[in-house]
Amino acid sequence: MAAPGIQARFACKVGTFELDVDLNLPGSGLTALFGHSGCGKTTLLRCMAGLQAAEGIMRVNGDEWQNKTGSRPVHQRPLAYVFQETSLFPHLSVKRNLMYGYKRIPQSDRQISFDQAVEWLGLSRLLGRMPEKLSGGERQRVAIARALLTSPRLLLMDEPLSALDQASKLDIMPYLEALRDTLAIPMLYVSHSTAEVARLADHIVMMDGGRVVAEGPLQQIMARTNQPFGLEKDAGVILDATLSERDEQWHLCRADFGGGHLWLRADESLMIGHKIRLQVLARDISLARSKQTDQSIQNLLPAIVDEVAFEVSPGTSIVRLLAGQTPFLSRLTSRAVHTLALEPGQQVWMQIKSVAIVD
Ligand SMILES: Nc1ncnc2c1ncn2[C@@H]1O[C@H](COP(=O)(O)OP(=O)(O)OP(=O)(O)O)[C@@H](O)[C@H]1O
Repeated sequence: MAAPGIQARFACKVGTFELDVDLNLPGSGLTALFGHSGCGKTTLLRCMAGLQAAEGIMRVNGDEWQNKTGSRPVHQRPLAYVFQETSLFPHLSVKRNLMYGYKRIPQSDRQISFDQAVEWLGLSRLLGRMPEKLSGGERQRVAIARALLTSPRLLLMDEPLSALDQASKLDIMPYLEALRDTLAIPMLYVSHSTAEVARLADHIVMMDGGRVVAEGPLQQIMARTNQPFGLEKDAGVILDATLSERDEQWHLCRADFGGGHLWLRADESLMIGHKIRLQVLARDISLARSKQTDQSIQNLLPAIVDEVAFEVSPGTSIVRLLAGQTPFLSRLTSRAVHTLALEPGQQVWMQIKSVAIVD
């Protein structure tokens, strides 16, 4: 039985840059590749695609594309690549752009129907349009649909939203979320944006200088105190929660997660029973030794100190806490950590100032 998942082991040199990675990634869902400019994210995708010569191994859900003895050329690797700047054919309508790749796939190999891709990316009203009459976000949706219509076994996306304005980014996110939740095809997604990663990724690979510095399920990696490359400013945890109650009087909604519950500002779209993804940033959690009820913060949760990372940067410490089994991070001044004499095993109260719904 072929092993599921993606095995990607590569060593190569591009100019003076060296890439050396050995990854075992999930065979479905969205894996984000994250790291500073120049750390090798695009080079890694190019190795996977066979566009960059490298020694190594590449297997996708049991299908071997490269091993010690040989490497399939790019056109024999069933993958699709979506770039930052789309390259739709300017002289073809949206429909004909979509049909271009689709027609080249033998009928028996087609995994995704034309109508399915059009529906997933919300393109039915755009089929007759020419690319020049599309917004940047619409063009990118067409590019993703065109990629899917080649029935790839792996979808590589290199900063697909980075050329878009904020409004177009927000427009396209729900489509990407739906693909992540529906498609059986694994997606590798390069991004610089912690907001995009928090919202879209199931799994994350952090790179630095051509090496992998952290890798694992998003929730686990985000909950580490030792975030690479000064990410502690954006440090925070991601929680999967279920909406369980609406408080109409105060316009609040209760979201239950493994370690307790949090109250959120209610809006019309939040329905009881909905599953949501929440982000709680470390900078939005302060700590107290006892329950402080004479203050304005409504989300007070008991937790146990799990780890104290003192002075992650000058004057700043990160404390890892557990509410039940669920980890949280709190970013405090090192003086506060000292004054509260925080240490592992201690019971404290988290005062959570803000909770964002990211999905
Ligand atoms: N053709 C090339 N010749 C020489 N050096 C190259 C070449 N292509 C890339 N590099 C170098 O390899 C390193 C990795 O580049 P790569 O594009 O993979 O980084 P990245 O993480 O994708 O960056 P970004 O986020 O800016 O797109 C960089 O230092 C880059 O300058």
